[in-house]
Amino acid sequence: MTFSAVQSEIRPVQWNGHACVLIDQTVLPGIYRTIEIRTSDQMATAIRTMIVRGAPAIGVAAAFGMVLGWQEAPQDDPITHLERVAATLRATRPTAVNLFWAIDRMLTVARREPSFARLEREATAILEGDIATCRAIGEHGLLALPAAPERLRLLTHCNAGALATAGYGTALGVVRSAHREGRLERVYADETRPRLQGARLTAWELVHERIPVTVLADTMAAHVIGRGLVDAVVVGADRIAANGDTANKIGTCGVAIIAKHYGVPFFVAAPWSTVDGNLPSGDQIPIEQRDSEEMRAIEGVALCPQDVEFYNPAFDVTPAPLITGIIVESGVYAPGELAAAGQAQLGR
Ligand SMILES: CSC[C@H]1O[C@H](OP(=O)(O)O)[C@H](O)[C@@H]1O
Repeated sequence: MTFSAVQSEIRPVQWNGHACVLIDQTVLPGIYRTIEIRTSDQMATAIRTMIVRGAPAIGVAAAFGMVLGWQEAPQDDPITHLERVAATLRATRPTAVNLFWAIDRMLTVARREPSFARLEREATAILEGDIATCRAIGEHGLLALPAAPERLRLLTHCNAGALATAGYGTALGVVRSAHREGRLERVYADETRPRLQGARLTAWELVHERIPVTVLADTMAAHVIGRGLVDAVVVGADRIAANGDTANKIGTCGVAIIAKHYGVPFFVAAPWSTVDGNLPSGDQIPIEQRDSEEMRAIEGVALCPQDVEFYNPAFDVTPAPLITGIIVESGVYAPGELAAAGQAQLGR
């Protein structure tokens, strides 16, 4: 099955009334396939193994994981079962705060209005709300980009695109909005080892929409930015602390340091649901440690000797002073303005 024959817009998570249909992101770009998720345990596995990945997409998937949990629950005590499902989903991946935000929101609704239809409506609202949020992020981000040159060269890291959200994307939402307005020359996409979300997923999205994209090895950012080939950097986020410190895919902090050194603006694009107002700074953000096998081989081809040790943190934290602006659905804020804006926006 080829993507172009399947759907015009990328929707990594869809609900068909009794199951969740996920784009399998572990086999892109070579294979486009979808997987039907019928149980909450299958959804937990899909999140843990990164069939579905990306902070907002993980939140949307977990929300439907809770709907599946209600569907499979014993009728005499569905809430107790749902709390167990919530615990299983929470244990899948620790960094993306959207996961916990979505689960908490679904549990609150279940306790207040316990019905399948109500939970299905809430998960659907989270999905549709995320698409609208990404479009708003795209528009605010477009206005925040440098006024010159007319056609911008943007660098991004990992995949913060439609595949990482319910659709349209956060960092790639800014890219799509800039492209639509004729303000985009090219995107430089870091391949982003070890899972290669940039080379496999960001490039796949942009090629399909005929947006010019150049894939870079992760070692190239300093050379490319240093030679003046990049006008701005736009990345996604998995958790943003109250002071603006931002957890994102491993390697993001290095790109931010390089951008700061060369005076290139560095933007983080994310929904408010990625902001964790309970964390005063990024020091407390849990960083997921993933299996060494992700680094040891690609497609079964060993990249180094068998008995070597690996260190495989999935994320790093970019300190707020390295960030020019944080683009959310209500506007663009300097890191130091985020907490106050969050109070106003979210009534915290
Ligand atoms: C739109 S946020 C996407 C964010 O999530 C990715 O992590 P992963 O692929 O491990 O789920 C990466 O940090 C992206 O920036």
